[in-house]
Amino acid sequence: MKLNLAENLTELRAKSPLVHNITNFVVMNYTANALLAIGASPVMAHAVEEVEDMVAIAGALVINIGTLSPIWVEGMKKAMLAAVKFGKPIILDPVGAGATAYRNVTLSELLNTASPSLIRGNASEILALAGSNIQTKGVDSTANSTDSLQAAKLLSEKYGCVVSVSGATDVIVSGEKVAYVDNGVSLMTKVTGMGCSASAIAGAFFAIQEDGFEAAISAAAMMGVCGEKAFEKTKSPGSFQIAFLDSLSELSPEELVELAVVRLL
Ligand SMILES: Nc1ncnc2c1ncn2[C@@H]1O[C@H](COP(=O)(O)OP(=O)(O)OP(=O)(O)O)[C@@H](O)[C@H]1O
Ligand SMILES: Cc1ncsc1CCO
Ligand SMILES: [Mg+2]
Repeated sequence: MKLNLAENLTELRAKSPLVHNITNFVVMNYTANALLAIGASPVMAHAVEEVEDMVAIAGALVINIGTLSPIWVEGMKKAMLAAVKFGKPIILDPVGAGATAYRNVTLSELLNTASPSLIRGNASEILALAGSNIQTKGVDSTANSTDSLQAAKLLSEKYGCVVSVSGATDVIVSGEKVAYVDNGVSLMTKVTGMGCSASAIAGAFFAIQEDGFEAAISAAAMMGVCGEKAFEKTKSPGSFQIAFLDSLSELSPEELVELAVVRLL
């Protein structure tokens, strides 16, 4: 399989897709800035009254349950149904799956509403979604991404979607296909919203690349490489957060190809 990482990033910046996010209070601002920095166009909209209209004009819908409550869940379901109606890709970030019963129940309701194109979470979240009895530490993972390969395969099969598990190695599964992305730095776990940004950026790639496996790999590689570039500038979490945004905007398609470490199994 040939990966078109450079072409995908070039096309993303040329098309600047509108990415509709129903996301959490913690990361809303940072995620919008990450989407702008990479060259996409973000909008955050969760009101039941408008989600359908917003999905209609967006290139992708990103659902993130980070700070969920019943009225938001209603908006998420309505938006997901609209995405099916209009043929828009849905990205689901199951933030905190395995931490509380409410999150687990809500996720099963959302997954019964519509199948996403991509589920992107950390290892604990993916294991919990696949039914393993794991306790997620709030929103932080207590497991290794590579240990969740079977869980990712199970979810990919069950929902007919791509599954991307973040961690030291990002694991991307689409049916029988598996890719490992070895980029990134551990400082990324010390800044909130890096995973949420990974999901939002995946939304931007899904909006311009029909092949979901390739879109998910492109997003994971972009995140990891930009993390490494930011780490060259600073080793402290506060300034890293800013440096990461700068890297998203500065990284050239050629650098992405040169620095991405992708293993196709
Ligand atoms: N130990 C690590 N080494 C290198 N990169 C990492 C490591 N852990 C995570 N990453 C990278 O950090 C990004 C976020 O992944 P992470 O697993 O922390 O998401 P998350 O737990 O969903 O984050 P959050 O919920 O805070 O948004 C990904 O791009 C991932 O590749
Ligand atoms: C810290 C936190 N709590 C709920 S959502 C969120 C952002 C990272 O997932
Ligand atoms: Mg997360």
